Amino acid sequence: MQTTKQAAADISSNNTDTSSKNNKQSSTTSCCVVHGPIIVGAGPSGLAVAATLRRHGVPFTVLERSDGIADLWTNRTYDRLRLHLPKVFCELPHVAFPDDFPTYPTKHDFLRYLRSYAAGFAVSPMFGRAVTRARFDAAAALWRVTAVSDDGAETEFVSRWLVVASGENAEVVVPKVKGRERFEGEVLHSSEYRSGERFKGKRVLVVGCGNSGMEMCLDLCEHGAMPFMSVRSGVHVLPREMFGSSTFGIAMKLLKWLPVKLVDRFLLLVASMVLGDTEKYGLKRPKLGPLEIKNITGKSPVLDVGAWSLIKSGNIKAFAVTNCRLYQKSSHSTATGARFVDGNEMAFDAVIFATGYRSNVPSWLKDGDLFTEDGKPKAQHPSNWRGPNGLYCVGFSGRGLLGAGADALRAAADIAGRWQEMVAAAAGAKISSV
Ligand SMILES: Cc1cc2nc3c(=O)[nH]c(=O)nc-3n(C[C@H](O)[C@H](O)[C@H](O)COP(=O)(O)OP(=O)(O)OC[C@H]3O[C@@H](n4cnc5c(N)ncnc54)[C@H](O)[C@@H]3O)c2cc1C
Ligand SMILES: NC(=O)C1=CN([C@@H]2O[C@H](COP(=O)(O)OP(=O)(O)OC[C@H]3O[C@@H](n4cnc5c(N)ncnc54)[C@H](OP(=O)(O)O)[C@@H]3O)[C@@H](O)[C@H]2O)C=CC1
Ligand SMILES: O=C(O)C(=O)Cc1c[nH]c2ccccc12
Repeated sequence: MQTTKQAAADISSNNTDTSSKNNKQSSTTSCCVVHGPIIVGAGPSGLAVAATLRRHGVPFTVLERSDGIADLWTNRTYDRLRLHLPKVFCELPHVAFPDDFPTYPTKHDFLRYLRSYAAGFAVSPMFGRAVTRARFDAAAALWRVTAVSDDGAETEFVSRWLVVASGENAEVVVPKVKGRERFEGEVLHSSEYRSGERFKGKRVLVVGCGNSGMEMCLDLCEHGAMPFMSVRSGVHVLPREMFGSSTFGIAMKLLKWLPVKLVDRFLLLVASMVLGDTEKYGLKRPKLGPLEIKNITGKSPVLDVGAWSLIKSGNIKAFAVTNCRLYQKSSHSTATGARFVDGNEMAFDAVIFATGYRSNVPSWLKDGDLFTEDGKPKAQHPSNWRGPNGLYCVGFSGRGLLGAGADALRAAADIAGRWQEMVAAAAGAKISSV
């Protein structure tokens, strides 16, 4: 793996202009004009677009804030995590998963695949480069992208094209809860949870009932802890498999022939036959169906990997109240817990926020009109991958790895077309000047 310094040196030596003479920022900011697009993020989306550009013969520069590829999967996920869609729906473009991988690869399998994918396409991101600002310089028709390295040094990377691949899950969402500062029990976000081992015998409040909240409750139970799951607006729980096939695979096949509302009705019918009435156990179903709500809001249905039977048996207690104040009984007592808006009070040793993630794009992308204030694309899939002035986004269609791969193919093909035009124009200019 290249060090940041080596990668920076390679880029400097490959490129046309590494001077800082046009740099209008602080004198400590160096400037680097790069060939080909700048890609922000070395997760699955960034790697997929880089690999596809490599196949088109287009050079690129990948800027990644962490010290390795796929930071989410490497550093921000729990131990027992597996892909919850079958592997055929999670492959990146051009490379299938190995035959000996299970249908639902573990996160370690997936990381092995990603490392080999990056190596196979010679993708060497510049690590420890957090992008803090990107703006379009209309006079020069160039993107100016500022990245800060771990030692605080700023570099401005300049290119005609910018690919946003920083992910829908770049930052954690943690609600403000009263009393948190006084609560002496452990408080963490699901991205910091690894396993239930150290919660053995403890009463744990899990806030949120998405795939993370549900699977952490299962994991806590399996490690002898007592999880309590608070549910805000409800969720669709679906069995991961139906009739011996994956629910996702069946849904994809049906969607080729039937409208989404009808497919949703079918999924909900089978779910009620297999799981029973989830509302009876504190898990209200949203009004919109599971696929429709995913399409419209991005909210994922829970694909059950075992938590549901523990909710039914009462080992995981789900309840539909969320607003609470955490408490520390008094200075003489170590009892900790939560007091809910309905007046109920419960003792908890720890609180885990499984309250999801958000994009960080609005904090650094200053132009382009491609994203909303929430950091989501303004346009609906599949028209959301390209903005004006050479701006692209990959992995923001709310369609997981499959959607990221499709975006990557489109963005890379479009950039390759423009790159070739530019190369041909430059060659023409050279010939005419001879
Ligand atoms: C727990 C969990 C499980 C999931 N399981 C599945 C699944 O089974 N199947 C599926 O299809 N999808 C799944 N997803 C959805 C997930 O979004 C994709 O799997 C995938 O990680 C998306 O890839 P990405 O590259 O778009 O984003 P990410 O994986 O988040 O990668 C983005 C990269 O950009 C970097 N970055 C962010 N901001 C900056 C910045 N300002 N400057 C520089 N670098 C930056 C990050 O460090 C990161 O490495 C899961 C998500 C989570 C949270
Ligand atoms: N491969 C796999 O098995 C896994 C995949 N994933 C994927 O990762 C992504 C993120 O999942 P996840 O981490 O579960 O996050 P989600 O965004 O899917 O779920 C967040 C949960 O927290 C609740 N919540 C958010 N804010 C608050 C608040 N202020 N007060 C109370 N409740 C709140 C939400 O409720 P509400 O609905 O009311 O907003 C929701 O129940 C999803 O795409 C998911 O499918 C996650 C884990 C495992
Ligand atoms: O893990 C996720 O939430 C994903 O984005 C994968 C995914 C894409 N489309 C879906 C439809 C139903 C369930 C999961 C997904």
